[in-house]
Amino acid sequence: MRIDGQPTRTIAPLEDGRGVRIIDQTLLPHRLELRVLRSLEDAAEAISAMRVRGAPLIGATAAYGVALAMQEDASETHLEIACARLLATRPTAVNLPWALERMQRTLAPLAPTARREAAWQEAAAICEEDVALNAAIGRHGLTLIAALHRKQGQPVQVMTHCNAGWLATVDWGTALAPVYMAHDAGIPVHVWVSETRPRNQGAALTAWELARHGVPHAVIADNAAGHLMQRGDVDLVIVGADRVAANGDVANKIGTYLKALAARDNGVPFYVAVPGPSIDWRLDEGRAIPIEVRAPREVTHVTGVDAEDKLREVRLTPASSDALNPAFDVTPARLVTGLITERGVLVAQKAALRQAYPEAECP
Ligand SMILES: CSC[C@@H](O)[C@@H](O)C(=O)COP(=O)(O)O
Repeated sequence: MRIDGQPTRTIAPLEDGRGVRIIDQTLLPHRLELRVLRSLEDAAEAISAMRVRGAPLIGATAAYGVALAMQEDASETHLEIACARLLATRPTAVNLPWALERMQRTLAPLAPTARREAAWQEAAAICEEDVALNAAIGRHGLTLIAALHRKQGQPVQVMTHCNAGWLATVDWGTALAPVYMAHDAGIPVHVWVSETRPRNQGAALTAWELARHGVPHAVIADNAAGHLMQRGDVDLVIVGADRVAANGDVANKIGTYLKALAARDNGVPFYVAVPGPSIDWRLDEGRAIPIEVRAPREVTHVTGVDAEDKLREVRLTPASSDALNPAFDVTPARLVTGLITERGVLVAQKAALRQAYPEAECP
């Protein structure tokens, strides 16, 4: 995507070959600041603190984290330490173990002297592939949006949740790739952006990137989603996924399940945009997916800018109240109209997934 006319990716190696540049997403939409990662620890911290987030970008950052680690020490022991450190950052997105296993498979058989260069190359390959997968998802999703537009002759009203856009991937996004392609093709689209409490990735990140690209949108409180669907104001829902089980159950940002329930009750199609690396072939069902529980402070406090444009954190709840903060939920496959993958729009069922990915190794 472009920032001020410049094609920009969310993560990129530095020209000096000794670091990686990211966008610090904890500061958006108020500040656009780039940050340089120079060590394994920098990469692990960036994932844990959610400076980078979104399943595909977590995987890409972890891959570069391994490359940074190999720069420090390319021994077999350090490779194992690096993968274990990065794996411990966030539990739900399967792209993290997927990327780490791929890096380990590539690097472990090599002599330590060859690992450094190979690690940078493999991390770059993971990023290139992510861009291609998301572009393919965009093309398949575009056909759904174009068909709706042909049928109704009105702007297509898309609802999304959290941020599964450009910022959540290396480029394009998953759920938003079809939206960008439709917009660029001149098909009128309007996006309902649910704010996504408690961290507000919808209000802060999705709204920011849609605005930068000039896509018409409006932010809604999470609780308004069912009401809009009931009124006929939503043509389709498209969300992303952190992990899809082999039977098509989908783990995504907390609140996704409630949107799927409301969509089913109102006959609104509910699609999940998902690249192959987000499918966990080892898990039969969604209830086995590990769900991250984050700090209560993300629920009890909120951050924004004041009238002087100063970043401020304020407390919302009584000081004595405890809070629980599960970061993801699982939407059963039966509520999913289709999985928009790079290989086409698939029925969320084991047989359809296996047919589309015959090479997948299932236990
Ligand atoms: C293409 S990103 C898909 C998901 O990772 C996204 O919808 C999501 O839930 C992100 O959660 P986050 O906690 O912000 O990393």
